Amino acid sequence: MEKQIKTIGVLTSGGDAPGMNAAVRAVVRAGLHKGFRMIGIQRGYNGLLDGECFEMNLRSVSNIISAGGTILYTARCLEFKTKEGQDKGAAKCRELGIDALVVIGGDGSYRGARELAHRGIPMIGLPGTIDNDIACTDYTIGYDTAMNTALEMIDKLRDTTQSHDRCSVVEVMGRNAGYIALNVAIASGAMAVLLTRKGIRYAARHSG
Ligand SMILES: Nc1ncnc2c1ncn2[C@@H]1O[C@H](COP(=O)(O)OP(=O)(O)O)[C@@H](O)[C@H]1O
Ligand SMILES: O=P(O)(O)OC[C@H]1O[C@](O)(COP(=O)(O)O)[C@@H](O)[C@@H]1O
Repeated sequence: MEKQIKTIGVLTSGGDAPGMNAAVRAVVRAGLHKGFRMIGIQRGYNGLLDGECFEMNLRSVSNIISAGGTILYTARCLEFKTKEGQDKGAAKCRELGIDALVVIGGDGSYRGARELAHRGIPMIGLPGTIDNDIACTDYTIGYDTAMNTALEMIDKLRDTTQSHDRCSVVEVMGRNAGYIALNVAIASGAMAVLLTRKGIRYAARHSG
């Protein structure tokens, strides 16, 4: 017989993204509304391995809906990329009484979530990344804000560039994903855009 889920953990992991706090708030309030006990885990998978967690109530997520960053903090965790780290993570969930886990993060965080799911922990992923590089979702949480932020900066830079009759080269976030670079280049009327190999593949798949 399947174990009944009573307690749900939530964590944010990887690169921070605008909207992560709104997602945490939604998860916590929806979970409490459905009668679950909600546990916040701090600093991504590091916090899970270290048992850095606390019980969350309705007030734990007050006034965070419009705040950037994440109240749960985020981090990258090398140990969790190892089999030992993943075994430890699943064991920690059981030790902490966490029956299921919601992970808010990007593609790397999703890969970590998949490993926990393989170890019998029910998982839900919420796509929280400015990179927009999660399969089967059109827009990830934070992507739109990241593009608008980049465009706002480029609009200001344009004043200086034009006044000095110069050309500016702008580097945007995205690491291996090319969505921000490509779409910001189009929206700002850039003369050229340079993408990583992976970025080119993404762009080719998603341009009309
Ligand atoms: N292949 C993997 N297997 C297990 N855990 C992973 C894997 N890739 C990443 N992770 C975990 O997810 C964390 C965040 O991944 P990262 O790629 O840095 O950020 P993002 O989630 O924003 O893509 C990593 O620090 C690591 O703990
Ligand atoms: O400051 P750092 O650690 O290099 O992270 C920057 C990277 O983090 C991200 O927000 C997320 O990237 P990952 O998915 O690889 O973690 C990228 O857009 C950005 O290039």
